[in-house]
Amino acid sequence: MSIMKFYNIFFSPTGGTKKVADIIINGTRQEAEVIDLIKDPEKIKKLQLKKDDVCLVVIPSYGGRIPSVITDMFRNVKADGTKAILTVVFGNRAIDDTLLELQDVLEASGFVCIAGMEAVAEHSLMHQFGTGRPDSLDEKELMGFAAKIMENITTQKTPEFPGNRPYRQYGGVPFKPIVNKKCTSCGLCAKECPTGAISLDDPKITDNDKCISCMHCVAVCPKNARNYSKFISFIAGRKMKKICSDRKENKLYL
Ligand SMILES: Cc1cc2nc3c(=O)[nH]c(=O)nc-3n(C[C@H](O)[C@H](O)[C@H](O)COP(=O)(O)O)c2cc1C
Repeated sequence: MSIMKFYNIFFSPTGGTKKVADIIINGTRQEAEVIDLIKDPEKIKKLQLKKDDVCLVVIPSYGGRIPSVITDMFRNVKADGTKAILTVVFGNRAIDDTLLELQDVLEASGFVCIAGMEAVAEHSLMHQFGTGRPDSLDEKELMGFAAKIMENITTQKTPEFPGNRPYRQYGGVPFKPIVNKKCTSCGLCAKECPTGAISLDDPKITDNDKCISCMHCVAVCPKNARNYSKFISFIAGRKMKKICSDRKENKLYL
């Protein structure tokens, strides 16, 4: 079977997910069209997919679930049997039901999910977990996973992904960005916020109900004017230490 087109579709608020996506694409040895769901949210809406296209879809796990915006982003995508390679990136705790939920979202749009991966990246809220990952060991392993998937690319079968339905309950985390005096109201954070939680008129105002704590605003701010409470991070980190400190594995589902 010939592959018409390969797509690298990722949602990466603070860059860890993108690192994993780039390593996997490298491992496939394919030229891929990039769809950055945050920088260019319009692109996915205009996507015309064919049956012999392949989409690598890479997203982070939030509370063992897919980030809530992902469902909406894929709602109007029409995939016509297009193959999807699912990858969930996590901060060295666990992915729980994330892969299964991503499978359900993609199948509802007409994708056939032919492979899946779990990959560790540095935790974007508690950087003491998964620090420096993906590292060179991860890179080697993920490249190997990608090569194995390519050997099997003609398959139409969906492997069994881990997780349960109904999915784990997730009500968000108490990490919300705080604005400091360095903010010049340039509006970059508001423009790029994936949930539109930051006011375009006054970027100092964030709607905490809309905010999914992805920390993209913190990552893109050119003035370092946004962050979250280090105190909350310290308390949460202490609670999570036991389950997040040992080195977690990357996994392949084929
Ligand atoms: C709101 C939120 C919830 C998270 N929940 C989990 C989790 O349940 N398990 C886990 O291992 N990592 C969790 N993480 C860590 C991210 O999955 C991980 O750091 C990922 O690399 C973030 O992607 P990014 O670097 O592209 O922003 C969470 C991060 C955030 C921001």
